Amino acid sequence: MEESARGSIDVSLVVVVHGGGASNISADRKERVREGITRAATEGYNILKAGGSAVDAVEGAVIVLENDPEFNAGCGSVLNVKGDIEMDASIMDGKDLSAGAVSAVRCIENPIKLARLVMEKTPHCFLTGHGAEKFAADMGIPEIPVEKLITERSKKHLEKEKLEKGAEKTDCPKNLGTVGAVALDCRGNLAYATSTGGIVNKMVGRVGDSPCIGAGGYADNNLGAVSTTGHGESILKANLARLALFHVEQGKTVDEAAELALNYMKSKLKGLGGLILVSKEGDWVAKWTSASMPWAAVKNGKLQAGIDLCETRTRDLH
Ligand SMILES: NC(=O)C[C@H](N)C(=O)O
Repeated sequence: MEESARGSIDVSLVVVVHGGGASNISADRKERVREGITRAATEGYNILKAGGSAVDAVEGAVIVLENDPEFNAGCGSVLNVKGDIEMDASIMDGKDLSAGAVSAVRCIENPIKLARLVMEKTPHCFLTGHGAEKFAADMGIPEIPVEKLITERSKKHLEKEKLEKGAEKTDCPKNLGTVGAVALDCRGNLAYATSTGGIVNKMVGRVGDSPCIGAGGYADNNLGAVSTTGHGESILKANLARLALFHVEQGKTVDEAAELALNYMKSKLKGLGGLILVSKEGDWVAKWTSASMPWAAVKNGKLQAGIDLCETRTRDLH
């Protein structure tokens, strides 16, 4: 059975964020995770309220999470088999389907900013590795030592993973994951952004779903916007984000669409994960088949946030 949270207030400004599909989050981290996810949703909403676009809002929300070492994106990214960081990110503007993505980038504080620059300043959708980092330098983004992104927790996480599992990966995401955001702005534009360090102990050069348009996310003003998280190989094969929007296109509610897409991935591939979705009408859902998925949503000034279904909290933003 999936877990989910659902919104049903009047249409206008909406931001939903996630902090990754994960196994159970230890009690001592829950408050820090909840605080981070709430801060990101509030940042995205404030951008929308100040007249910013959906793209501005999702980028702003994801930057907050990339800068927060509690999350597996930017600083705090999980380590690959060599103890190094390789990060993936993507962003999409539902107005014209423009999209930008980067993969396997190392010495960059905010991969989502670079993904946005790929979208806006190049004729391409996707840059990888050295080329992406050269483009970052050309755009004036400072290179930072990769050590600045590596935390004690991510080092311990890799050690533990190597002891427990060797190089074999399961199809269940154990990492507190990937971060993502979706938004609807006052002009009816939709956008998504997703950013990640990937999965712990991954092979060097492994690219997951998060930078792949249609898998890690999708946005189309005629349908909705989605950001996904979970087992990347399964999400890629299921094309999870676009699959969820296909169901919206077929007339399903956001809740039904999310459930159908996640169930398909689970039954066909045994892949677990989660997604956030906002429709063009402003209906939203956060749904997951993993044990938990931190999420927060703001719609018309009302903030809701949770980690497990039974733990949803609501308050008004002023
Ligand atoms: N936890 C995650 O969401 C990981 C991400 N989907 C990946 O496989 O790269």
